[in-house]
Amino acid sequence: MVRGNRTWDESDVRIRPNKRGSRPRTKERPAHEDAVIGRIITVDRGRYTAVVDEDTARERVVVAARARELRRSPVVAGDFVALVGDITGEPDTLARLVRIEERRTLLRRSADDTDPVERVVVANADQLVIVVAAANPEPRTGFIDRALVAAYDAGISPLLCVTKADVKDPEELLSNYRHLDLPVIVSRTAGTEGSGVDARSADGLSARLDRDAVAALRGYLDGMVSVMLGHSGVGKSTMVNALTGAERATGGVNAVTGRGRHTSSSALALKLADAPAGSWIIDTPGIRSFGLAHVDPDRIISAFPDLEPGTADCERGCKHDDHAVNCGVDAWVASGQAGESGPARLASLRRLLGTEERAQAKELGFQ
Ligand SMILES: Nc1nc2c(ncn2[C@@H]2O[C@H](COP(=O)(O)OP(=O)(O)OP(=O)(O)O)[C@@H](O)[C@H]2O)c(=O)[nH]1
Ligand SMILES: [Zn+2]
Repeated sequence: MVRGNRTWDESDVRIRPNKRGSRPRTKERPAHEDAVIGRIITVDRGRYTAVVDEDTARERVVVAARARELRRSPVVAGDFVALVGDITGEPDTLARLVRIEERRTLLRRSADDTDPVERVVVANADQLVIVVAAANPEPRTGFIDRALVAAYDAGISPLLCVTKADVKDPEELLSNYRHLDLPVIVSRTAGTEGSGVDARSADGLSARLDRDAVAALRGYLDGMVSVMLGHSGVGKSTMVNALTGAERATGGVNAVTGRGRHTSSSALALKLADAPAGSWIIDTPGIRSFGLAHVDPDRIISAFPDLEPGTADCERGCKHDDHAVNCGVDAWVASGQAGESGPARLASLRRLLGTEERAQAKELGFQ
């Protein structure tokens, strides 16, 4: 095997990897032309686990450390990276991660709305599955709305998955989203033994999820990279296990990474069971807050397509926030065109739009 000893170079051409993550072909050879491209499945204490030669007989998992030049660049689950050095994937070997390939999408958040530090959640996701429980923990529309803003901003399609419908009827929660073009999946534990899929969660407890509910979410995932996002305890891992059949996987990535060893403290990408190549689901650790400091306030309104038509009647430069005078959105909601949930949705929009104000106040030392 040829070893890459050339250093990484800023002028490296960035090539969009193809779905299978195979080596890019181009006339302008980047540095490290012997590199292989891998898909990052998890990151843990400076160790980057990638799958290479995906969906071929040589598919394997390679653990790598970041080259010094990349020390400041975040590398996250879903990233495609160039790997050199020992890429055999044998036990106790360590490859070198020398380049991050161009990202199709990037899901970001900040700790809160005033925190300028951007945290990269996952790369190259096609879909964001926003997971909330009907109860225990209580669902928060604010979280859903924030996740929707982040998804639209990143160019990722959102889906809403409500778990634990066996505990509480989610109807009231869902009424807020009926006017959106947002796919909704309602999940619950199985009523009878035969109608369930056994799914263990990270806490070791087992839930039997309703087979139809799992199938309903499964129906959206073919050929896509989907990321599960939600507060701790809503049932993300349970659903992911039901979808990936962690126990059933043989030889592939799931068996190698060993779902059981994975702590829920970092994101983990898993191949979907019985699915076309390129179908992945990324489980993320439960998050407490989803700050939107990185999103331009002017773009927040586009995450509210049920309210946005009202802006046609706004005065130029209207910010549609609490201070807006003659904001068209008020009239739109008052006329009932945003449906019964209009007032609640407008309140949610205004809470998000108020965050800029909060950021300024913080800067000025008022908070
Ligand atoms: N009643 C009921 N319990 C569920 C359902 N789905 C998951 N659970 C239970 O909820 C608890 C939390 O599930 P997890 O899958 O660990 O939640 P998580 O979202 O992955 O949590 P973090 O890893 O902390 O982010 C477990 O005890 C599950 O068995 C459901 O539909 N109904
Ligand atoms: Zn307005």
